[in-house]
Amino acid sequence: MPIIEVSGLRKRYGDKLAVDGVSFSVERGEIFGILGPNGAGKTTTVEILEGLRKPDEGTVSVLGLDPQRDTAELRQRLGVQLQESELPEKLKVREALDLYASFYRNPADPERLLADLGLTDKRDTAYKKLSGGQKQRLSIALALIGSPEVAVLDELTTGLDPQARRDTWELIDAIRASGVTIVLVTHFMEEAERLCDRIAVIDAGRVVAIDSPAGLVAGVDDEQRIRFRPSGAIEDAAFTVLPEVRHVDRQGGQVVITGTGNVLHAVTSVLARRQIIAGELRVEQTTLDDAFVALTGRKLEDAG
Ligand SMILES: Nc1ncnc2c1ncn2[C@@H]1O[C@H](COP(=O)(O)OP(=O)(O)OP(=O)(O)O)[C@@H](O)[C@H]1O
Repeated sequence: MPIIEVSGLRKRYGDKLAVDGVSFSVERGEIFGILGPNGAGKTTTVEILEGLRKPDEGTVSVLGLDPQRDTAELRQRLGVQLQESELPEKLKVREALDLYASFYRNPADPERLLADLGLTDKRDTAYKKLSGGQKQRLSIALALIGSPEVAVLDELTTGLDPQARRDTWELIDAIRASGVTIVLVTHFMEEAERLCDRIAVIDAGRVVAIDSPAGLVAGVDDEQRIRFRPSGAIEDAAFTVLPEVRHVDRQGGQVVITGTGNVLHAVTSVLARRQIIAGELRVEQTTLDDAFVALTGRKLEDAG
């Protein structure tokens, strides 16, 4: 039985349809990603799950509760990550945890959370003195202080440097291992690929695909990209006549060929016949980025 079920969700702001018929379900124990460009409707969708916004249409069930009707009960069992700078500047780390712990009937042990999140030596530090990564770890700690069954993490690593981002990813793995179901809102492809069991790709208020990262990639056709630096001159037509080849491009001294099926064998056979060596040969597989382009017709970073 899914822990979250969303069906036919619609939400309009004035004449802007922000969420346009979104449906998905989340299983207990998984990390479920909601991936999409800015303005796709991700935040609106999770705010509806949290009971913060009322949908115009559709049904939502979280832990068997109706977020609009059972808001108080849901708040006890659902952890939500605060957006940055929603805490008073002078509040100390441990004080923030104690304050939030007081809202819950079954709070986690604050010292244990501080230790798990690497914040023990910051327990008496004021919020404003924390680094970006530390603030963000505190916001995760606050999302977990009520011992929630489900945690919603929105733009988890936005603004963090690559190392802090990787540290955070390890942390999320550990949180999932402790049995918390996680809904992760992100517009970072790499983050979605690294962490999520399944991803709903959202574009312009609609779910365009739901699958595992590998499933999304496999859903795109089996196009491959081959790059090499030929040791001698060879014309594009030598490749474009091959049935496996779709497209030939030149980038500096490199030839870039896209194609399907056994395109690598076809291309290297042509080169061998001409006694041309393919220097710096690389074959690029389809990535989640490519899958996103195939699903939405644009690149994630250009979208929105
Ligand atoms: N309170 C609001 N009033 C009017 N329009 C809104 C409101 N909140 C969001 N929108 C609009 O609804 C659309 C979806 O916004 P939403 O914040 O859900 O998207 P998002 O995918 O979370 O994007 P982001 O990553 O930028 O937060 C956007 O076009 C946004 O401008």
